[in-house]
Amino acid sequence: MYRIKEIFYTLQGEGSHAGRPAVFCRFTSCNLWTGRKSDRHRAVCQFCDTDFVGTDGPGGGRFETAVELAMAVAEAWQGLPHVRSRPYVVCTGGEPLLQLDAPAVAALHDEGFEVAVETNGTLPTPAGLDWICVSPKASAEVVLTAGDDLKLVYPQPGAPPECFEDMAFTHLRLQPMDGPDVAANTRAAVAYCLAHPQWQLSLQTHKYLGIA
Ligand SMILES: C[S@@+](CC[C@H](N)C(=O)[O-])C[C@H]1O[C@@H](n2cnc3c(N)ncnc32)[C@H](O)[C@@H]1O
Ligand SMILES: Nc1nc2[nH]cc(C(=O)O)c2c(=O)[nH]1
Ligand code: SF4
Ligand SMILES: [Mg+2]
Repeated sequence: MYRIKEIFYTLQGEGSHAGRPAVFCRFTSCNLWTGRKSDRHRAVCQFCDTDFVGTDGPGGGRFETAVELAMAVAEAWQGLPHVRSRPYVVCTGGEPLLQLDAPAVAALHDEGFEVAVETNGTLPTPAGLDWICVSPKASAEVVLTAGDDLKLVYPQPGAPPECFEDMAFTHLRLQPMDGPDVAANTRAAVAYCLAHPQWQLSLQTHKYLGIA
């Protein structure tokens, strides 16, 4: 059974695929925070910008099988068929790797999707993923040391960018930490990229656009 907070169609806002139409499939629960505001100060990950509690969002629910989940994702896709684009699903959360398994990835492939994941990197991946974005969190050991995007929220005391440069990721991205200091964090991220051009800026463009 898969517990899903919400399923929605929008543009990928972040990382190397920013601007790409995608279905977002948001899994409930995370291993680094309960999702309750009252617990945030004792969470491993304290800056989360997302509500991933429950199954009550648009398109959310409990899906008994991988095929039922993949059908719900396929229903959310609104793109017209074209030889130049494959339907794209971003599995996120919460922490999707608590639930996303090889049968779910296979069922999404059977529906014609390219399958991406946004993960905190603390759990192993199922077979078959087409795109892996790891976003490390200070104080949480990264076990996924290879992938496509390494997208570091910046700044994070205890997780400087240098720690991740030798891992086997194709792209290194710095994403300013949203919150009360977002303007200063954005300036700091720009300055870091200018001085260390192996890193490129990732903005959360959906927040600027006012879309989901
Ligand atoms: C909500 S998380 C869900 C996926 C997974 N648990 C993870 O942390 O990568 C999705 C993305 O949002 C990023 N994110 C969460 N809170 C943020 C914040 N306050 N500012 C910038 N990025 C944030 C995460 O680092 C991650 O890249
Ligand atoms: N548009 C949009 N792009 C995103 N990229 C990663 C997201 C996430 O919450 O994982 C996200 C999101 O919530 N919305
Ligand atoms: S690991 Fe991801 S989902 Fe979990 S609390 Fe942190 S940002 Fe949110
Ligand atoms: Mg988000």
